[in-house]
Amino acid sequence: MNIDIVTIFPEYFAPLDLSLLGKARRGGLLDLHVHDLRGWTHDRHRTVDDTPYGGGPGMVMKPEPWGEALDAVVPSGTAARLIIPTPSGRPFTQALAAEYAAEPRLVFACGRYEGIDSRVAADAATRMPVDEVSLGDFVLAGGEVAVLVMVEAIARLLPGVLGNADSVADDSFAPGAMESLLEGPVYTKPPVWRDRPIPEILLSGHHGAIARWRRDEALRRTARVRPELLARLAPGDLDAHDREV
Ligand SMILES: CN1CCC[C@H](Cn2ccc3ccc(-c4n[nH]c(N)c4C#N)cc32)C1
Repeated sequence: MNIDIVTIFPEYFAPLDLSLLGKARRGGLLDLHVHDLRGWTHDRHRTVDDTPYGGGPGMVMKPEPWGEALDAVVPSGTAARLIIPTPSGRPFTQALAAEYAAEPRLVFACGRYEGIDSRVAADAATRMPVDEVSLGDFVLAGGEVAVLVMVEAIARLLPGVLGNADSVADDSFAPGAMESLLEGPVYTKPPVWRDRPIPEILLSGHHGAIARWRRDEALRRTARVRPELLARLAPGDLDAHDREV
């Protein structure tokens, strides 16, 4: 997969050289490039923003640098999906992360100030799919942190990036049986810590019983923390035992 990120704060993305993502980039699983939007300014002050038409607080990112940047990063005749983080976007979900992980090329546009002039998305949409996406109902100061989150959520789904492919299937919100359930508790050595033992079932070696216990714990935690997720389950997703948990 190819990912390009355009931002006025390239240094925000230094963490993408670390850990799993850094290893995926060095291993050739992920080709990721960060571009400084100011590289497409032409004035002495490298201006990327201006006052909003119609008045109002703050500044808006100018369309010209963005237009030139996206023309350079996605030349005509090449394909990419443009993702613009914004609090007014569609929710970013595990399902959307999986959809993006199947794309050959993603371009992320990181806005700042009050956002990017809306004509930029309209212009880009004439030659590539454009998604305006939100991480959730809260307000960040810009798109960079949102892109870090999305890139990690997407890249960990790429074949070979995670050490143990099984762990993706067990994710909360992963497609399939666990799709709408939260993960249950996890434990490791020592077997007793500060007088707290681990659940005995996990030492039993009975894999079927352990799987059942884990699903029960996932159902209990989901009912306690996110009951609305249970409402998303199809009637066939819960067996008779599930309904008794
Ligand atoms: C007061 N104004 C309101 C509009 C947005 C301004 C800051 N900003 C500029 C660019 C930008 C990009 C994303 C986000 C953002 N915030 N919350 C989320 N879930 C996001 C996501 N994805 C925020 C952003 C602040």
